[in-house]
Amino acid sequence: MTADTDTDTPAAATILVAEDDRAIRFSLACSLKAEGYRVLEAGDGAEALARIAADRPDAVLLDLKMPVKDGFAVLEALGPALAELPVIVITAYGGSSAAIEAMRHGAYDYLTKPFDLDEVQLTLKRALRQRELASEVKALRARSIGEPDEEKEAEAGTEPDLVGRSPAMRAVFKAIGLAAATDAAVLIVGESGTGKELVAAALHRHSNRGGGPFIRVNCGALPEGLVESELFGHERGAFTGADRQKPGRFERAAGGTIFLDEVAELPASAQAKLLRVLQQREFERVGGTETLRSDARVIAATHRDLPAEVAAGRFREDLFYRLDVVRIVIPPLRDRPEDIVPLAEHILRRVERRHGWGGLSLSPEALATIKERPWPGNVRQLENALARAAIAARGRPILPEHLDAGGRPEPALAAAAAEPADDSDPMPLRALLAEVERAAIERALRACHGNRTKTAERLGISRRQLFEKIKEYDLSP
Ligand SMILES: Nc1ncnc2c1ncn2[C@@H]1O[C@H](COP(=O)(O)OP(=O)(O)OP(=O)(O)O)[C@@H](O)[C@H]1O
Repeated sequence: MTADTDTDTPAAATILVAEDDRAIRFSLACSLKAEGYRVLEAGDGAEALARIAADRPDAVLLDLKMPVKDGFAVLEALGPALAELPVIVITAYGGSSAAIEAMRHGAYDYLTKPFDLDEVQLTLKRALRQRELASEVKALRARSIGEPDEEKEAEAGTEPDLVGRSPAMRAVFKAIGLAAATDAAVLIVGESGTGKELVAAALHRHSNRGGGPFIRVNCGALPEGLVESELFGHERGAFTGADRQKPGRFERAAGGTIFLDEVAELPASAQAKLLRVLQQREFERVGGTETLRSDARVIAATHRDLPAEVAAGRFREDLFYRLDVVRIVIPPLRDRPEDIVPLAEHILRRVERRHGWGGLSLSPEALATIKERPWPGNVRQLENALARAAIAARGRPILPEHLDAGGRPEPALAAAAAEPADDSDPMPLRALLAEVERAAIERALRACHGNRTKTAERLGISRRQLFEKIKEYDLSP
């Protein structure tokens, strides 16, 4: 070993620990000192800013929830200075919003509580290395700092959080935060039910288009003859039945985001038109001559291997490259077993909220079972299994056999409905009815191959009612 910079710990580095919880601050400070760092401490956000200005630390560990000024306010106040000062944010364990927002505000990385001190050390080392590199690059280029970030604070926290503690999901949260700060096209790749739509929605919400529309198009569910008119709109008389002009989804997504789900299913002619929108931002309505411009941000998703689709000649290569500017890969649930338990907890709380229920829980045996299963249908399958198990368990802790009610819901529902309720076990009638309704709609949609007009007829409800139910029960294909 030669100079300091070659050792594992850049020994002279000064680290600011900004954390209001004394115990955590103390343990962090001790562990950092033991590694040879110089440590500064701050108990709130204002003090943190003052110490940064006065003592110029090399890196900051920043708790998000602090009195006087919280972590976001500190990140905002630092603004462009974050290009040279790595800030590692500490968030409470749980959802993704805080992590995504922290990354969007320019944090270098984030750690969730309860954190592991080794993880802190590793992240810090990486941050300090990157800082060194950044200052070398800066010295080489001798360029000035960029324009201040004028993005508005996005409204976070109203929509469901993305749950995940696995390294893979943490990487996804980071990628969302980074992509949210740009307008680049994003391609989300993952098996069915892994959360691609949720990721797209989070990306939109955290971007500076969060106040604009988020328009989802399921490219696989649109009949081939209607794809172009759905995406780009049509003029009156463009085809039989086009009795008035209709704006397409690109027009409706103005100022916001268009999410092209199952993009690999787009027919060739629509692929060509989409390419033009991505290249030139221009398109025409079907049957129209006026050229319209679109400023919508494009996020696409697929469960297919898109390069293989390109190789097979089914997907345009030039379009693939236009969509694949930023790629976010969501691994299947079986490859991130650490996420199963937090997801199950999150899903049970959601089932409780949805049905006005309380106290749902998993027995230790059921917990072991869900951890073991491969969940080929990913989070959606876990969600369905738990929703049905909750009904079948009728207020008692969920047992493994309740989970097996998940394959076909009807018998479990029938059993749950037939069994007399006792006093300690109140009948979840609303939930039961909702589940029966959901199963009936799902069955009818399947029988009608997704055709909503036929499904509505078969169920004896209006198309509008059907749309509302599909939305309520998240049944869109
Ligand atoms: N990380 C997560 N945290 C919380 N809920 C999740 C997560 N991932 C998926 N879900 C839930 O699982 C269900 C399926 O997610 P979503 O519809 O986003 O998947 P998808 O990948 O778009 O599926 P498909 O390819 O079939 O359209 C949704 O109800 C969603 O809320």
